[in-house]
Amino acid sequence: MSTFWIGTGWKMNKTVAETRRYIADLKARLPDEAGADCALFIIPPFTALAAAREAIGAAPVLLGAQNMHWAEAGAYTGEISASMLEEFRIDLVELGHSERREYFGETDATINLKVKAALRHGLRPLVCVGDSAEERAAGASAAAVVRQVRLAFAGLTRAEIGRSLVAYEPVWAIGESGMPATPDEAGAVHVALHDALKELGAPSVPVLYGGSVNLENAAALAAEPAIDGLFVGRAAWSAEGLVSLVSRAMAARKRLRPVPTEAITAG
Ligand SMILES: O=C(CO)[C@H](O)COP(=O)(O)O
Repeated sequence: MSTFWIGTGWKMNKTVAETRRYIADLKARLPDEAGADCALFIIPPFTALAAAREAIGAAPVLLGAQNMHWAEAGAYTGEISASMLEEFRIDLVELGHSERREYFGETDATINLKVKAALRHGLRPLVCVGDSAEERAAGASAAAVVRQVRLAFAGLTRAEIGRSLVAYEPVWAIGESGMPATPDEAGAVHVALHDALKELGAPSVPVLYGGSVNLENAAALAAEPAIDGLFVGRAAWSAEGLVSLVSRAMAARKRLRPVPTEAITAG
């Protein structure tokens, strides 16, 4: 079974103390699949990265950051560089979330600079792409996100793109007012993203789905063969929530496993 990715971005939530409690709780409930069939990750705010790294210890939980600047250093008040993130030995960095595009003026061009800087520093970019409600209504979802992926990876080699992750997060599906994509709808966009990544020479880049993932829809989304992981917000902001999602998603994923020929012939 290929690795299935399940993780949570905490957005602007959780103090250092809350982070320590979450990780202690997560370690106490750690599912057997974590680290083996399932790459489990958490993305706390910058202020909690040091505490998170210490609290995770040797547990099979990957650590990510929510953003970074593309420059090595300089007069960029309030920004965080890749070298600063390296100090926390983070495993991945989330780039291009639609909230950053909408509220902080991120563009495909600046996301491309960030992806390049992350890879220069050996950080795995988790590139978020998403279609708007208008693009969805016009039947242009796949075209919109394929364009974003092409621009995010412009100028990169196949090998560099191959070290990345992509998250499909429909803008209309995210947050309190969002409506989750149906597994069919998400699956079709994931197929288009996989095709685009194949054309870019990086067919094995995992494509995760995010946007109102919850306990009711996690299994059906995970059962879509083109969905390689779930990127969860609210439903995983408790360790119990994250672990419950892992168990539902992984059970669904295991049912996808092809039946070995010996089992069929043995009757
Ligand atoms: O970033 C997200 C996952 O961390 C995403 O925005 C989904 O949030 P949710 O709708 O609260 O699951």
